[in-house]
Amino acid sequence: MRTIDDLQVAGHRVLVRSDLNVPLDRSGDAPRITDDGRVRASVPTIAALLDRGARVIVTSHLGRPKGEPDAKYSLEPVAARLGELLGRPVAFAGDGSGDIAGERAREVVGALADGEVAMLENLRFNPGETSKDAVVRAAFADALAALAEFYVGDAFGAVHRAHASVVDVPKRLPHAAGRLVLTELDVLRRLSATPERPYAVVLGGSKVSDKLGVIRALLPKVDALLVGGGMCFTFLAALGHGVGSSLLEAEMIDTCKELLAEGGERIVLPTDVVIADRFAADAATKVVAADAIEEGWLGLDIGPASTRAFAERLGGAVTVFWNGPMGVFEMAPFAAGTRGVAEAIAAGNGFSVVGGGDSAAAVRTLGIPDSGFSHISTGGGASLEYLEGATLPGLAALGV
Ligand SMILES: Nc1ncnc2c1ncn2[C@@H]1O[C@H](COP(=O)(O)OP(=O)(O)O)[C@@H](O)[C@H]1O
Ligand SMILES: O=C(OP(=O)(O)O)[C@H](O)COP(=O)(O)O
Repeated sequence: MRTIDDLQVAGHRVLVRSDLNVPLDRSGDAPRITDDGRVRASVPTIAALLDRGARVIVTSHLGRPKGEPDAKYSLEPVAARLGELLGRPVAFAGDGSGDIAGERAREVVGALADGEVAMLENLRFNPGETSKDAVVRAAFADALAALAEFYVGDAFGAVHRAHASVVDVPKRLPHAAGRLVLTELDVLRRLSATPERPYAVVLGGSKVSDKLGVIRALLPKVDALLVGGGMCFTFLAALGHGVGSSLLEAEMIDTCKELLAEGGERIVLPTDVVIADRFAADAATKVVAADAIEEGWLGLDIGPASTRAFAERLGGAVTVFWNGPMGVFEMAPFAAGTRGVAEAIAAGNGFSVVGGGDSAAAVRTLGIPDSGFSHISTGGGASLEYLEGATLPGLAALGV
């Protein structure tokens, strides 16, 4: 695998694929980045290239727009934040269209001098980025590759996605892995090789269908799998409980039944949940047993008894990996489960990794010091798939 130290970038255009998919608060007049961890984590690679006289073109996705422009998901505020962190202006190439690598991008990139940096608009505004059709992806990858002479893959959080900017562009340009990818791999190798036992994995969050699939491969490797967040309701449904209007992957109930049979006592589910009458910070709420969720109500956090039980299991673990908040921590009434789990992990003195854009944001916005964890990873799904032992397309594309 080549690193950026192997590329002669001075005076050349380098396209960097970062993961700048940050959480945004859109309740005010202008969108506000609530946690800039992924932008900060992307700086070392970009700064190193700029210091060597490269002309850097930063690219990323943000959220999940549907292959067309959607102002809500513009990277413009992220370009501004990156500029602050780099201490130099970032020329933003967005023009409100889905033509991410078109005329406007060529103009902005063409005007870069050595040591200057530009950012393209959200890659997912173009249907070619995520298309399953290789021909459609190839056309977009051709346009992106035409902007640069080198490619650097640094989007660790997206290396599990076989998307144009992650796998097709490096096929077209001399390429290397960025600093963030190398740092993340160092830590994950340690976790996946010989984790010291007991090894506990905590799963939550909302990307349920993505992550349920990983459990089967992970199960034989762990001593305890604690399931909270939006993930737990498909398991509760598999036990025959009603889950009201909570997040549910109905077509995965049978998979969850199989996993429960296979995992036995290693799979730990919440015994109580915080339910709300609507998805809002000022909703009516109550704590109920996990088998007593009422019709029309939705589970938005694990309950206090579950939080204590999870904390106890985590207290006995020597290695911990955590991905996915235990509840909708962005709203105060549903943050206690996530806080409890974060504090329990931080109180331990084993090897602990928390991964994922929102999980890392939760840890920081709840005020848990970074020092409570051995590593805070920028990748949730990416880390999980790595730990599962899967071949990650974005790493394979870089020769890892
Ligand atoms: N019970 C729940 N119902 C709906 N959303 C939830 C629930 N628990 C957690 N979430 C949401 O999950 C999101 C994070 O999920 P995910 O993207 O899978 O995590 P990460 O980014 O850490 O990998 C958060 O925005 C949080 O509000
Ligand atoms: O936020 C991300 O993943 P994560 O929530 O698993 O950490 C990455 O930016 C990938 O985004 P995606 O899951 O929309 O492809």
